[in-house]
Amino acid sequence: MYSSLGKPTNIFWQECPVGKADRQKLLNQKGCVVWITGLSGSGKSTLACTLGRELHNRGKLSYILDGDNLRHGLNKDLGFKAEDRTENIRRVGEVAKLFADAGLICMASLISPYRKDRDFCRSISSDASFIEVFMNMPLELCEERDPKGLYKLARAGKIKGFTGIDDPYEPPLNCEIEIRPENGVCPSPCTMAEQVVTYLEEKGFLQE
Ligand SMILES: Nc1ncnc2c1ncn2[C@@H]1O[C@H](COP(=O)(O)OS(=O)(=O)O)[C@@H](OP(=O)(O)O)[C@H]1O
Ligand SMILES: Nc1ncnc2c1ncn2[C@@H]1O[C@H](COP(=O)(O)OP(=O)(O)O)[C@@H](O)[C@H]1O
Repeated sequence: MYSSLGKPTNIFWQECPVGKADRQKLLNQKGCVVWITGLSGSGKSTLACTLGRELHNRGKLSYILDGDNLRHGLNKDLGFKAEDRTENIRRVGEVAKLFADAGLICMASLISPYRKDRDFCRSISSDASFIEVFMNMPLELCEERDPKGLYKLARAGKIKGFTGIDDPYEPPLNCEIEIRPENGVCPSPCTMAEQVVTYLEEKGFLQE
């Protein structure tokens, strides 16, 4: 059966005998979403990988949902126009929510340039377990790094709609963690990861 909007009806929620609380007890941690947003080249993947290693060393189970990687599979039908980015973020937000429900510390590392899309992901998670991390790095630094040569191509007009060049990036207004240069120097990957670990520790995510 389908509704007038073409959506299926007669769908019910199936409860399962083992819940999030049981899984968290098993893992001795609390499931959450660490949503890392920022320009291309701002260090999202570097932070996610360093944080993932640190959590692993501490015996904590985590998983990285990386925008670039997901575009090889789950999101391979999507491009970079606004509605595709929105759908990209929506899907990853839903997957991240499932991982957090599984009890994992789920890092989502995507540019996620539009505030409303990030806010949607927050709205479907329980508020306290959605941790938005803003990689507040200047465009000049990201462009100087340009590890994939994409800024160069965008400046040459060979890529259209590149975030920060001719497509917008809307910085968070109320993120939990902001990572930015101190006295013009970007913190090391370990220092960035430590900042997030400290937050997770203080908020009690690293124990059941
Ligand atoms: N037009 C355009 N704009 C921005 N980025 C582009 C574009 N085309 C390709 N790329 C590469 O795709 C990576 C970003 O993918 P995301 O899924 O994170 O993007 S988004 O959240 O949907 O905006 C991004 O990876 P990162 O550099 O790791 O951020 C780029 O390598
Ligand atoms: N804290 C840092 N200090 C020095 N170099 C960094 C730091 N974070 C990232 N980088 C470098 O900057 C480049 C872009 O980082 P990356 O993590 O791929 O960014 P993003 O995932 O946001 O595109 C890489 O070459 C990486 O080694």
